Amino acid sequence: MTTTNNIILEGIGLVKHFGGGGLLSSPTVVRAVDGVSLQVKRGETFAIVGESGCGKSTLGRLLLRLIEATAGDVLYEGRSIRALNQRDMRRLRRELQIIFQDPFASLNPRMTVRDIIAEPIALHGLAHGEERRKRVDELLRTVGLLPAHADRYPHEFSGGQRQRIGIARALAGEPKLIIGDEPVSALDVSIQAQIINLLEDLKEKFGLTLVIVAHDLAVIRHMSDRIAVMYLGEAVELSETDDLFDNPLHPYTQALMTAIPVPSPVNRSPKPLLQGDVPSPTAPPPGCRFHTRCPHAKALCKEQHPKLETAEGGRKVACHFWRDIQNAGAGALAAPPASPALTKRLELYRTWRDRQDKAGAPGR
Ligand SMILES: Nc1ncnc2c1ncn2[C@@H]1O[C@H](COP(=O)(O)OP(=O)(O)OP(=O)(O)O)[C@@H](O)[C@H]1O
Repeated sequence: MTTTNNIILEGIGLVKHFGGGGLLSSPTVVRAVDGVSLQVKRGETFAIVGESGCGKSTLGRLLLRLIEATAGDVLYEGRSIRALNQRDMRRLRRELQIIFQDPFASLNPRMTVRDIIAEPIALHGLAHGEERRKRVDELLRTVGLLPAHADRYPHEFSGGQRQRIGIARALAGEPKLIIGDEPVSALDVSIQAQIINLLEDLKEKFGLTLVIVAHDLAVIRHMSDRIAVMYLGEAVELSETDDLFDNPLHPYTQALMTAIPVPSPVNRSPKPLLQGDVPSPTAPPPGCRFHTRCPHAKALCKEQHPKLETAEGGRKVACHFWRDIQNAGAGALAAPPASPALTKRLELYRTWRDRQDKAGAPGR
């Protein structure tokens, strides 16, 4: 158990297997999350990234106990939330909020925006009557909407505005931590940056902790302090964001980096470097789960599951050969096999990254 009070949320050996319960249920077990441990520091933005189907959303839901874990525990401010009864859990929900990818699906279409935002205020008894009305108006202004629009319904708003409504509702309970489950991936690129900026502003203003689940590394590059990279239900790398982007240690992280869509006049249809799909979580490969797609895989990788080991600067990586890959130098990302397309993409990626750094722009 962690005693350091700068850790607000901690997942310990979290496992979530779907199905395969008893004789009458399906014998197939989906190993959505398989032994993930992580710590989220108070006031930081922590990102969970990986391809679709890697278990990011399931992990996010486990951290808020929106679903029950098969094994493992979650500590919030040092206390196990799995042990809480329904009443205490409901109280805690106020402090732990979630915003979803598709704001339309998560907003009741038959409720006005005022009622949607007022609901958590009423539920937790935070304000009544005129005071509640004023709180809703204030929350709308906080997320960049007009109080005059409070009597409209969700369908009368654009995607970006609906996400702002979802954020206002999440803020209504005066949370300490918000999990954003792909909060911008359903939005146009231009709107994505606005929502990212809004989340960053709110984080500062209210001293929030953010956990962002995203498949797109470009989106979280400028907003996260630390990143957990997930592959097939496991955390394969945990690192400060800058270290991860400057020097990704795990071959999966390296492959994800080069899959970032880089706008370029000379390379309009970049070849994906991550060949094939993520294997099924019902039958994950033995040994290292990434070995079937890893350009560096050796015999050991097929046989032995790599432990998450601590690297320089407290980073963590689960790869038998990460040191060898690092020692092979800068060319390691492109080899083997040395591919001119990959080298070109890495060059483009680095140019784009430097340009982004200079501009200080969020997202891509
Ligand atoms: N309720 C469920 N029942 C059965 N399988 C599930 C359930 N929820 C998720 N899964 C499976 O668990 C695996 C991980 O899903 P999850 O949604 O957590 O991944 P993800 O990385 O968030 O991907 P995406 O970005 O596509 O949502 C997937 O194979 C998914 O089909």
